[in-house]
Amino acid sequence: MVVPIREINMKRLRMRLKHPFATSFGTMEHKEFFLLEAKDGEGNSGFGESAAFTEPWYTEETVETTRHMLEDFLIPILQKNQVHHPDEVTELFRAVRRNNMAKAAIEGAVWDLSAKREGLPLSRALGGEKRKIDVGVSIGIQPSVKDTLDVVERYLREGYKRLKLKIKPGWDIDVLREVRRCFPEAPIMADANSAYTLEDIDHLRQLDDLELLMVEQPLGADDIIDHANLQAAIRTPICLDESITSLEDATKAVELGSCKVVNLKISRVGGLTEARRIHDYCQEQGIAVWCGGMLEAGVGRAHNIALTTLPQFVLPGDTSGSSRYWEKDIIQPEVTATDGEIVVPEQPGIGFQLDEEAVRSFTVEEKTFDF
Ligand SMILES: O=C(O)CCC(=O)C1=CC=C[C@@H](O)[C@@H]1C(=O)O
Ligand SMILES: [Mg+2]
Repeated sequence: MVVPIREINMKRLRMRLKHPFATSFGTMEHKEFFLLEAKDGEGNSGFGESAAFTEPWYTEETVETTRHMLEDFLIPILQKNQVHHPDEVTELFRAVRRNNMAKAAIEGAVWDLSAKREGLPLSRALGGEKRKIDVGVSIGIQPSVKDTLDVVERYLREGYKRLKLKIKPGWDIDVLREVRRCFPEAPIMADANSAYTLEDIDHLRQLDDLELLMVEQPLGADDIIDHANLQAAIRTPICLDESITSLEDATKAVELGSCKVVNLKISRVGGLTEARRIHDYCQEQGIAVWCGGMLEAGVGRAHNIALTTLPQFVLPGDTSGSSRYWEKDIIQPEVTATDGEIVVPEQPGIGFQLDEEAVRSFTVEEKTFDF
């Protein structure tokens, strides 16, 4: 059966974050992204959301490279080829190297459209069975240790099941030690976004006293060799984020012993199909997986919820409620987390409606591609 695409609409949105998000690279105050809508001409629309930031600090992609890839390469590939199942999109896109975030944005729209045409929730179309998912929060670098403790206390009170604290040289062991002292049982972890090198090995060894769930991406963004050396030297499990962009990367990292946990982001690996393949491989290997966030608006958040229903997502993801990020989200109802859990929608596709008025208010550019 063909997934007939008759039109793709591409809107560029700009939304202000409720709270600036600070990492080892800088502070984000806005999120700019593309909302992709794939229409079948029979009244169904599938939605996808791009993840790349305006600057290339997390990966090499940006909002502008996403636009270039979508307009000039990826959408034209879909205009020229029929798709029978969303998995085929990944194969068609192999003609374009990397640019995973641009690929994932449109692949997600095709997955949503296909699930809606089958009358299935996206979670079921992917093979997921969970009715509720566990979620945590990612906490940016705060102005002070006191602020950090206040934020940690608030999120623990709200019931979030995993707290990720951003670290960087000069803002790491001492802060984490203070958090651990005040909250001896809290499920905390740290994310360094590649801020260290193997020269810091003695410094990083101190993490082992802090009973962290894991430390995320301490070393180079495309490294798996140094991470294997570091993992052999520390007890704290290493979780890889930036380094894993494909099933092949995941296989090599696991075989080398570079990590014990994988942060799986749909956008970073080029879409839901590749994310599911990595999930299945990690399940076979007994590697714990959780779903990372990219400060998504509602559509991206809905995709994350659907993926997290797969069984090897054994650790809480970053997918906290919409209101943590936005005064107003672009979906109805907004995503809500209660006691660290999100109920998985049962309606076909992503299971949320677009809030047309909100979308309109955040749209700064729009383009339509006919098929
Ligand atoms: O979506 C969220 O809640 C934030 C997730 C988050 O921690 C990150 C998103 C994007 C880049 C990074 O700063 C960081 C990460 O590396 O996982
Ligand atoms: Mg990370």
